[in-house]
Amino acid sequence: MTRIVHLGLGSFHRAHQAVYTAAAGGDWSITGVAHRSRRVVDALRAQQLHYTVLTVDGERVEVEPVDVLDDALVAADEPDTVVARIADPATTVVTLTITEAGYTADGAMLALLRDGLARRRGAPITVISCDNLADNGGVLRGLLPGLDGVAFPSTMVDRIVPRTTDEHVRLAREAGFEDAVPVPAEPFRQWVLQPQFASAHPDWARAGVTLTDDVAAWEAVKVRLLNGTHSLLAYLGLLRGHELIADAIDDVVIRRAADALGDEYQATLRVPAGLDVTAYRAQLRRRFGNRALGHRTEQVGSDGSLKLVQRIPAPVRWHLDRGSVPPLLALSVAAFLRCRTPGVELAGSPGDPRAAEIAALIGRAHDERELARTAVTRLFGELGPSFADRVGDLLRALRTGGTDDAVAEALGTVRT
Ligand SMILES: NC(=O)c1ccc[n+]([C@@H]2O[C@H](COP(=O)([O-])OP(=O)(O)OC[C@H]3O[C@@H](n4cnc5c(N)ncnc54)[C@H](O)[C@@H]3O)[C@@H](O)[C@H]2O)c1
Ligand SMILES: O=P(O)(O)OC[C@@H](O)[C@@H](O)[C@H](O)[C@H](O)CO
Repeated sequence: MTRIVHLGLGSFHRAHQAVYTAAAGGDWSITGVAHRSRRVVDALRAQQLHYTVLTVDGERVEVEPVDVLDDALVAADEPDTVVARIADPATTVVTLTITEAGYTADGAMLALLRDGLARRRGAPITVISCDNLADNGGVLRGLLPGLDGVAFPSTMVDRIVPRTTDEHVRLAREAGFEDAVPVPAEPFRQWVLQPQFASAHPDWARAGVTLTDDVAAWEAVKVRLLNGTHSLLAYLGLLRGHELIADAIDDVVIRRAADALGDEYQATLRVPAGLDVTAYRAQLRRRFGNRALGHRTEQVGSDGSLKLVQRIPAPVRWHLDRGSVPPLLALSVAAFLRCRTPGVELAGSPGDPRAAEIAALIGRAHDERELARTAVTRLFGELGPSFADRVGDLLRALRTGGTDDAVAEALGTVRT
């Protein structure tokens, strides 16, 4: 048996890397490790580690069992077992989906990973970040310096996987599966992986994974056009009373803004060989519109201070370097700040680790331009006054005229 240890046993891993690994064949199994919560781990143990993936395509739902886990652990409760499992010579791959919040030098999961890797004493292993971070392999390598025998390939991962609801449990039961933790997912899935392996790994190419050294181009396309647009849909959606991403993309005001934001992002991209970006964007609109999937604006809009830093500053700098201030990128930031403003009515309650700090900035500022200059620098580093002032002006429009006015103002300034 050859083993993968996966850190971050949430929904996404179970509908993405686990599905690809099962499809790759061979003698591979996965030990899944959750951070603190016992909920998924206890449920999986109670059902012998089997679970189902519900592929939701409009009104069609396909239920498939997945049987690839060999154990499920909670890092906070069983840290020594996690370290031993990473150190075990039978483990040759570690994958991670620990959310943007997990990538700090003092992060608990990374500390266990560091200990486990150190105990291998140079025995080769491949460690693969599958989080939505630019240059995720490079970021992880930077946080785990000085280790011998470890490869950190970069990846682009894609499949829209919302939170599980009681309705998904019911649908699994209807199909004959008693599963307390089924995972809903869209039909689309993609994994682009840099073929830098130090060790044995599943034949993922056989399962449809694209192996290429040009992950950076794919990753920028996905993080900007999909995740960046998702953020705007979430914040404008929350402000306009939409609980679902599908309702947000169906709202003509938001859709116009999302399309124009797509143009701003597209201009910044180096399109990878083989990608038709027009078709990709059309497909994205359909994916966002998958209403039965039930993807919530609240989920996509949570942790914005951690997510937007992956989606905003690099493309903003691209535009500023060419002499233009991108209004829809500015609107994305303004809508985020408006959602964090105490007292503003929203169609959900997206959390954020910096909520208190941002609310304090909002409370102290005399006007929107002052707020935007401070907030933009705190969130993204120095981007210069022209972008921050555009954010401030759109934030004022959001307060005085609402989302209709703010979108009109941003669209009115789009360069054609
Ligand atoms: N859900 C999607 O559609 C999707 C798609 C592509 C990529 N991803 C990536 O996967 C990540 C997880 O998504 P999910 O849907 O599985 O979420 P989830 O909430 O179901 O699971 C999150 C997992 O991360 C762990 N975690 C949370 N905070 C952590 C921290 N500070 N340190 C270490 N571990 C922590 C949790 O224990 C849990 O196992 C996303 O943040 C994103 O980077 C998700
Ligand atoms: O996963 P996050 O929290 O980084 O971002 C929220 C969504 O944009 C994201 O989960 C997408 O659904 C996903 O990246 C699609 O592959």
